[in-house]
Amino acid sequence: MAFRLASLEQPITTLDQAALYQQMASYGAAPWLALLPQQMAQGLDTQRHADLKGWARVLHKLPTITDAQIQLDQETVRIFHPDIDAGTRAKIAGLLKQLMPWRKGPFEVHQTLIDTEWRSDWKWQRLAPHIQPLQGRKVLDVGCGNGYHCWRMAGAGAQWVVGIDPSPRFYMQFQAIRHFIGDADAYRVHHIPVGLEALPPELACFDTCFSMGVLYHRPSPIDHLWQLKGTLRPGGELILETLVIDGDENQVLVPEGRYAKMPNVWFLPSVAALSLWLRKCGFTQVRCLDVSTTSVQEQRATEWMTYQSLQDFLDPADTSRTCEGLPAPKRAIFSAIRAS
Ligand SMILES: Nc1ncnc2c1ncn2[C@@H]1O[C@H](C[S@+](CC[C@H]([NH3+])C(=O)[O-])CC(=O)[O-])[C@@H](O)[C@H]1O
Repeated sequence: MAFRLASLEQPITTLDQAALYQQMASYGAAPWLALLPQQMAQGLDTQRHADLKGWARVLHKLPTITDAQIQLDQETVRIFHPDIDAGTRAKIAGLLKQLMPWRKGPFEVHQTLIDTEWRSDWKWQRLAPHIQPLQGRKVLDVGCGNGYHCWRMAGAGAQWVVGIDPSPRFYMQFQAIRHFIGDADAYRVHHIPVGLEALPPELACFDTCFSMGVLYHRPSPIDHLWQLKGTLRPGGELILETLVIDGDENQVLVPEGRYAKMPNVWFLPSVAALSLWLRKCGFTQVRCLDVSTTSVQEQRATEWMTYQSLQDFLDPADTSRTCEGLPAPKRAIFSAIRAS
């Protein structure tokens, strides 16, 4: 059964949704299942997202290549078949370019390297050694973008990975990669085009929940922490990554205007402040796993993302400041356990 959206001439995805339905029912997410058809229809509404029809046409043109080798446990998510001819390679590269900008990766699809704006593998490297092993776990990735980290979670042995992100472009990029990955791995990795706020409260069914790069976009960060907690079973692990500032537990930056040219940035706490927020929201064993200043090697414009990037967001005379004169982007990763 594929979702058929009335406004599109063909189903937007070849994904067999029966697997997702069945998994949601048997993995304790039945309350979400009830909302899913409406969420998909809204998230992929061509009236609201005019580009969707064009992206859907791109997806339908992607060639089907069976028996590819899939590599999900290395820095580049790689799909490879030894017998791809030059014409097919060029066709794939041209179609994937039509889904630009590609922000999260890297991916390699039949010898086309999608050199994305972010080296998302660096973030993964920073957290992977410190988290509870994902083997056999049910995982939610909130704000998953195009799903790069979802594939890495599957590569680390997760039983079930659900990524959510309200951006329809990233949903379509996910579907393009999924198309080439094929069914064997893809049946346990899903992308749903919604924000966290749309999930039923207290699902309490995930063993691990990731929220990376989302908290600072939320006008109400404590609500975000409550909502993340509600997705986890008691004892489940939250991995939270966000922008932070230096300072003590009462230090929080609320940029009045833009931050690094982003208009939608709300709260940048210190590590101590965010640790306190997590404890206050009912998490225990709160640990800061890493603090890193983002470099222009990690976030940069490429052939696959040709707009401005970090270098353009910093003060050229003092790269410890953003162009607005605020502290330059520094990101921290936390682990916290849902107490009860
Ligand atoms: N309320 C929301 N609910 C869910 N997703 C949201 C919401 N609001 C925004 N997003 C989504 O959160 C993502 C944030 S990017 C991090 C990607 C990945 N996690 C990464 O860590 O590289 C930020 C960054 O560049 O770091 C975007 O894809 C938004 O559409």
